[in-house]
Formats: sequence, C-alpha cells, structure tokens
Amino acid sequence: MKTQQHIAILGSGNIGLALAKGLVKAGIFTPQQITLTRRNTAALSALADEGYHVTANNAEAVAQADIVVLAILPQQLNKLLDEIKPAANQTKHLLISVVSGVSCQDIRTQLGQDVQVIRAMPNTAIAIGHSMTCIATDNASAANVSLVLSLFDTVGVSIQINEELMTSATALCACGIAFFLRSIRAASQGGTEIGFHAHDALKMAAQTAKGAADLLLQLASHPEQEIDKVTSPKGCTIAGLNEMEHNGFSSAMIKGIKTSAEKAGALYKSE
Ligand SMILES: NC(=O)C1=CN([C@@H]2O[C@H](COP(=O)(O)OP(=O)(O)OC[C@H]3O[C@@H](n4cnc5c(N)ncnc54)[C@H](OP(=O)(O)O)[C@@H]3O)[C@@H](O)[C@H]2O)C=CC1
Ligand SMILES: O=C(O)[C@@H]1CCC=N1
Repeated sequence: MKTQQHIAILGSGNIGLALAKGLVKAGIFTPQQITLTRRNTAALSALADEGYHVTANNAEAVAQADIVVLAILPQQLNKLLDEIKPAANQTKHLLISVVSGVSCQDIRTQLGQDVQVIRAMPNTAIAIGHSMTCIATDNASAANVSLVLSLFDTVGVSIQINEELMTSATALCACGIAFFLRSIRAASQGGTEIGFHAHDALKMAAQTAKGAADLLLQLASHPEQEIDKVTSPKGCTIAGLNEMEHNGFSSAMIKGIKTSAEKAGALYKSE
C-alpha cells in the first residue's frame, strides 16, 4: 500500500511522531507527504531537515491534507477544533482521532455532523511497525474504515471494535506498552541482583519477553499452556511464580488496567 495522499498530524508529540515515523518506515508515506504541527515548532527542526512539513498553523495543515490525524491531549482538543473548524468544513477530510476518552460524537459536536470521524488507539510500538491498534467509528463509511484498517495494518496489527470499548483498548494496548516495559525492567532488576550486569540483564529480559509473546502469537496458544511446559515439578519456576502470585503479581496488573481504563474514560470530561 503506497499512497499519493497527504496526511496532517496535528499534535506531533510522542504518539504523533511515532505514527509519522512508522508510516515512513513502512513506505506508505514519504516525509514530504506528511505535515507535522505543534506550537513549539523548534522542537521539530530535525524532522523538518528530514523533509517533513512542519508548521504551527493547524488550519493551513488541514486545508492541504486528505487525511487529518488529531494527536493532542484531551484537554488541548477543544481549542484546536475551534482553530480547524472552518478548514475542516471546506473539504471532506477523513478525520482520525487518537485522542483518549473523546468520542466521535464529541468531535462532530464541534466540527459539524457531516465530518467522518474514525477513532484509532495505537501504541508507541507503531514507530517500529509493531503497534496493536484498535479502531472504532459511529459514522464513517465502510470504505474509509477499511482504508484506516489497512493504514494501521502497515504499522502493526489493527482491529475494529465497538466505540464503547475504546477506553478499555486504551488501557490494555496503549497504556499496556508501559505495563509490559515495567515488567521487563523489573525482571532485569531481578537479573542484576542475581549476578548479571544491568545492560546484559535488560537484553536477556527483553528477549525472553519477546519469546513469551511470540509463543502465544505464533502458536495461538494460551499462557497457562506455555507456563505448564516451563514449570517442572518441585522446580524453580513454580517456586518463583507462586512467590510472585503470593505478592499480588496478576492482581496488580488487573487492578492497574482497570484503573487506567477508568482514568482514560474520564480524561476529556475532567478537562
Ligand atoms: N503516548 C501514547 O502512547 C499514546 C497517546 N495517545 C493519545 O494521543 C494524544 C497525545 O498524546 P502524547 O503524544 O502522549 O502527548 P504529547 O504531549 O507527547 O503530544 C501532544 C503534542 O500536541 C502538541 N500540541 C498541543 N497543543 C497544540 C495545538 N494547539 N496545535 C498543535 N499541536 C499542539 C504539543 O506540542 P506543543 O506544546 O509544542 O504545541 C505536543 O507535542 C493524547 O490524547 C493521548 O491520549 C493515544 C495512544 C497512545
Ligand atoms: O497516558 C495516557 O494518557 C496516554 C493514553 C494512552 C497512552 N498514553
């Protein structure tokens, strides 16, 4: 999939830039087909040198784009929508919002009911083509949904879900990257305590985590099935695993994901 279209990413912070880099890495867009906006454009000077269009003018970026991605914080959204409203109504753009906790209807309430809005919830692994991206819409055409799914499929795996599950997807997949990273970091700290230099311990923990994820994805297997293969009777794995569970390992992850989902749902309303 290679496109001649122009994409504007409004809000080029962590996820906006990760998306831009992922799309370029996948060969879908060239930097010249991507406009990046933020108020502090000086922070994007290295990207401008690479050929991306860089501007603080959101309305101008929208006017020149076929696809517009909203990638700003929920509390920054209303001001930006006011800014782009005239330009967004002049042309029929496809609007993709990665903003957490903001519904398609919230956006249309500000921009007008004709605008087709698709929400996408990627994670930062999009920069290297390994995002898990959930998308949802309440009014976009089937053709636009399939366009967005195929766009995000080039930078990872994407699925369409019901819009009411988007805050749950935010917690499990977008925040989830941080949860698994913290798990890997904790494993590496354990590794250092039992004898490995920190650098080696981190590499060993990360590759082990990758192997665990790949076992599930490539064999379509269940975690407990794979765990049973590791836990020798009276062995050291079950001893370590049970110690972790006595200390609330699974419970901590479940509670953390529930807390994140509740927070994601309240981000825009608490603005
Ligand atoms: N980080 C992640 O992993 C994920 C984040 N999200 C969602 O994506 C959104 C962005 O998150 P994240 O990237 O972490 O946040 P960041 O703070 O890193 O990025 C937001 C960017 O928006 C820019 N910005 C703010 N106001 C404006 C404006 N009026 N016009 C143009 N740019 C503006 C800011 O730059 P400046 O101050 O210079 O304007 C900043 O670079 C949030 O809604 C979040 O919920 C979704 C999935 C994953
Ligand atoms: O922490 C946040 O609020 C954003 C949303 C998902 C990932 N980062």
